[in-house]
Amino acid sequence: MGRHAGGLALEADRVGVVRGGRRVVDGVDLAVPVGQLLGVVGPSGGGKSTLLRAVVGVQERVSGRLSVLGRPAGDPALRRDIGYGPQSGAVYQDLTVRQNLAYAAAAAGIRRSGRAAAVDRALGEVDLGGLADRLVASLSGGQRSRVALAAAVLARPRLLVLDEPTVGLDPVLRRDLWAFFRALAADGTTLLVSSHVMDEAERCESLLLLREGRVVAHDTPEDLMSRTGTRDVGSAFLSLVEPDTP
Ligand SMILES: Nc1ncnc2c1ncn2[C@@H]1O[C@H](COP(=O)(O)OP(=O)(O)OP(=O)(O)O)[C@@H](O)[C@H]1O
Repeated sequence: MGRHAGGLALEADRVGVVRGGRRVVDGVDLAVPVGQLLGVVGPSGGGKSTLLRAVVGVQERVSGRLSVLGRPAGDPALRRDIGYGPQSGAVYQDLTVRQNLAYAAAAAGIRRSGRAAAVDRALGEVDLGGLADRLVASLSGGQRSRVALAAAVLARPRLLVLDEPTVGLDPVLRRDLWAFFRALAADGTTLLVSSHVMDEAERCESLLLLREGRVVAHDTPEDLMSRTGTRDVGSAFLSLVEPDTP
């Protein structure tokens, strides 16, 4: 059930983005209900990161109507309602993991008295408890991306926008993180999660397939498979993105 009018966390109406003089997102229509875990998939360069950036409100030259939690994307009032984990992971190299998260907790408006508990919870959720006092500069790429993920989820935003949060992680961690994303969705958080890994995508309630900036499909994994006559999402994906034969 929606927690706000209409029950939609996200509504896109003919959304387009021009980058480097090219239209890299084009005519995207989308409706995402509150509490949905939406996987955003598609070939490299298809516009996934750009669309996520538009939702977060950090992308320039967005056209069309894009409404996030009932407000126009980029509205300053949304800042604390959205957790964003960008692809490059925005964390400070010269701070420890815990210092980074304490900073993120303060920036997210968590009261001083609640910050340590929120940081500890997030450390456990991304399985970084053992590295809390290490400098981020000394971590592996996968560990660093988990610091960014912990920073995004820490304040329990209503909308989580995660750009390839599981890149560089082993299968066990990936499985655990997807279980965590599903648990957040079950609690009413809306999640947009981009991924290249198709067996991960299969775990989403709904998938958005983008190619060359356009929506190729927006469906449940089951419907995608039955529509394409395939048995796994990877094959469905291939049959949908393969260029049409003339
Ligand atoms: N800063 C930029 N300036 C100009 N064009 C850009 C910029 N960043 C991305 N693009 C272009 O925009 C298009 C969409 O890129 P985007 O990063 O959104 O794709 P993606 O689906 O997230 O790709 P990937 O899976 O490789 O991360 C691509 O053609 C890319 O070359």
